Amino acid sequence: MAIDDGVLVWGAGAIGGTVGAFLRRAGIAVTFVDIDAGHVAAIRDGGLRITGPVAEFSVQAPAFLPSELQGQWRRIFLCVKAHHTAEAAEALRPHLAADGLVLSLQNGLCEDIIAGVVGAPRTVGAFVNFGADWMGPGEILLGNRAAVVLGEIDGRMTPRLAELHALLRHLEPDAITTRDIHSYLWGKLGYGALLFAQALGQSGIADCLARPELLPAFRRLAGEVMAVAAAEGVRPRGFNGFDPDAFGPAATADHAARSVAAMVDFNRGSAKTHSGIWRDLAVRRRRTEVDAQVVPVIERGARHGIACPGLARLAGMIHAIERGERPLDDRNLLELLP
Ligand SMILES: NC(=O)C1=CN([C@@H]2O[C@H](COP(=O)(O)OP(=O)(O)OC[C@H]3O[C@@H](n4cnc5c(N)ncnc54)[C@H](OP(=O)(O)O)[C@@H]3O)[C@@H](O)[C@H]2O)C=CC1
Ligand SMILES: CC(C)(CO)C(=O)C(=O)O
Repeated sequence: MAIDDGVLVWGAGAIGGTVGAFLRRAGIAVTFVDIDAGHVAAIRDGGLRITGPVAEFSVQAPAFLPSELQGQWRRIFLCVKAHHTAEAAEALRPHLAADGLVLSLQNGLCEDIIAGVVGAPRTVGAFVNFGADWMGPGEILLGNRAAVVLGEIDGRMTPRLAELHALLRHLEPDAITTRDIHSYLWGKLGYGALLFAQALGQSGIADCLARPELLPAFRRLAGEVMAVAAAEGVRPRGFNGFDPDAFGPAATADHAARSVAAMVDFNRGSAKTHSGIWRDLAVRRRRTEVDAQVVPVIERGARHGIACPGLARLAGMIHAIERGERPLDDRNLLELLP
């Protein structure tokens, strides 16, 4: 079977669509796969459009439903929500060359799941913090520029990592590589806990983080993630205002407040006002990634004897909203106070 040396983007939504469009604009052969038939048809018929303050352009690229796809690729970028990782990894496996790789462009600890399906040697990790929204079939809003970090899961600096880095720099010129991708993924889990809290209400990310009465809740949530990360032997890294040390056991309230203020400043500059989690609940009306991002931290904490009551409360409230038993309301966040 002929092997395609371009990039297969599996999950052409906010993140996959953005990355794929920038690579396509740079002349890379990009193929999109998505389970949303309307989105696939729109890309086929009219191309994929990027809007927003960072860039406005359209690209033409082949797009397929998983059942229609034929061929094998050396590079597959997996960009589905974390809870769809296992099924997507199974579906893409026949299309991955024996010497190919799957790059996870996701939140959560998806690299472990992917490695379980395609093998650790064919898995590469990434952390992305730019904000993008799927607006409708064939259209994605890119809200801002932000940290992009790539790393082999075993920390080696390899030629294929350098190639991926060069590709991702078509989207984010300041993208970097790391020997410790897990430190960024856990940092994002800490920040992500604050984004799940934002999704309980109606205020956007910046306005939510700017509520001074919620600082103890933010310290509690991010602090629990940092404690579990430490028990896992990971030292989380900071990015775009999130300072993991500000939520460590010895951190003062002032230190945390400075990091929260920096996150407020950063998010004020984004045209993506609300988290993807909030969009899942309020706009897309579907389940969130809570079981793939918050619950695994609680479970890992329990294995280390670390209780995470704030995260447990948060997960319970997100579940209640998913079931339609609790409305989105800014007052929900007060229940996260210690
Ligand atoms: N959006 C953002 O700003 C950011 C997102 N992330 C992370 O990136 C990851 C992707 O999120 P995002 O791009 O926002 O999500 P989206 O829902 O916008 O995109 C995912 C796309 O994949 C499709 N899909 C679902 N299952 C499969 C499957 N088995 N095979 C092929 N396609 C599938 C979805 O279809 P359908 O909608 O029908 O399910 C959707 O079109 C998540 O882990 C998220 O947390 C990280 C940083 C920022
Ligand atoms: C808010 C954002 C874009 C991180 O900055 C995110 O990760 C999300 O929406 O889930």
